[in-house]
Amino acid sequence: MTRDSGSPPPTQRDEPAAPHPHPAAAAHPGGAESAPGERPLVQAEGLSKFYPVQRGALAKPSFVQAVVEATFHVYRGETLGLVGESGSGKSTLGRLVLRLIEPTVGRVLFDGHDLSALSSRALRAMRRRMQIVFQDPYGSLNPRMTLREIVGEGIVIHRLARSRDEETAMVEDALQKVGLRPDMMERFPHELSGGQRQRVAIARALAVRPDFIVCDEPVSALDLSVQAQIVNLLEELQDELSLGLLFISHDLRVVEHVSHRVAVMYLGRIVEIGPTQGVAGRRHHPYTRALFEATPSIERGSKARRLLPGAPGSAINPPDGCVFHPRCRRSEEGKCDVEIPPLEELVPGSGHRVACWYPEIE
Ligand SMILES: Nc1ncnc2c1ncn2[C@@H]1O[C@H](COP(=O)(O)OP(=O)(O)OP(=O)(O)O)[C@@H](O)[C@H]1O
Repeated sequence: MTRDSGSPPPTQRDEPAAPHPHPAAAAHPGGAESAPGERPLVQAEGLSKFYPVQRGALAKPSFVQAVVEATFHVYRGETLGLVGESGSGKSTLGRLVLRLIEPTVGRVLFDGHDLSALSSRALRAMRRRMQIVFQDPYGSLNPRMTLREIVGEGIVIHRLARSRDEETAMVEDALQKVGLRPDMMERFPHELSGGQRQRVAIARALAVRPDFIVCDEPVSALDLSVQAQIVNLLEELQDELSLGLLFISHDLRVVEHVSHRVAVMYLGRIVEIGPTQGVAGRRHHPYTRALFEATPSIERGSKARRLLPGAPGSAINPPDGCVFHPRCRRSEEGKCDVEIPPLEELVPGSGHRVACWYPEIE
């Protein structure tokens, strides 16, 4: 089952200059701030990140092409799922969007503001509105801090409370929102279960009242039953607070369940993006198709049919042409190994874009 993606944006590109209908509006009827015509909360434009690598003193410097020309948007109240194999660039892209790392090329507009053009003071203020929840609730929480300190830290840094009492009330409120009792405030992370710890990580993000959260594999380290609880919690919070979410996961089933739209990454590039039902249902890109076919679906009751053939290429020396062509069953010599396919809509106005010379249609 997928979340309703509502009306797809009518424009060809994913980074509209003009406002267009909010794709999450239909999924959140009556949801706060989901007015049609609203501009995207987050717009990533041509983001690339190349890391220099030196393989020997005399060798020419080369680059890991972690993310290449990623363009997408996220609305308030909307979840964009980001899937792909390990090393495809998902985490790097999540960090680029938050400007936790600097892009080599490209820019991010947050609520219309170019993050690279902000003063450090303005960027600090903007940072409150953009949070991240990491995969590992063990590693991401300071074991020497109590829940009050962990959840209250951002409130103090951003001076959101006028008194200690108000700070306490805000911590309590954040804990309650994630289903934890306020009387747990003086506990330490090691006294909690994995699921409770991840709730604390979410409470920490929520405490500063953000508009947008990057969830980087937020449930991958948790047991299946706890995964469902955390996913449901994120959905409830999103509905209540109209949060924009970038939900990064290698687990297609989770992404299919939580996302209004999905972006598929391969070797640093977005190769398919669109409403979840379109991407998961039609699977136009041969990589998307292979990825779904390699994933068992609980709802469809299927078993994994086959593994994705071949190994992912190197991000240091990616293949010419389409980066997926060496593994692709539809690859044509002289075309796919030479020319990079643009990310384009097959059906104009569908909001579903594919980077493939010979997309799967049936
Ligand atoms: N600081 C860095 N220096 C050099 N290369 C890096 C750095 N960070 C990431 N990379 C490389 O960039 C590519 C993308 O990595 P990234 O962690 O973004 O992928 P991912 O899809 O999130 O993978 P995973 O699911 O395993 O976390 C990989 O080839 C990785 O080795």
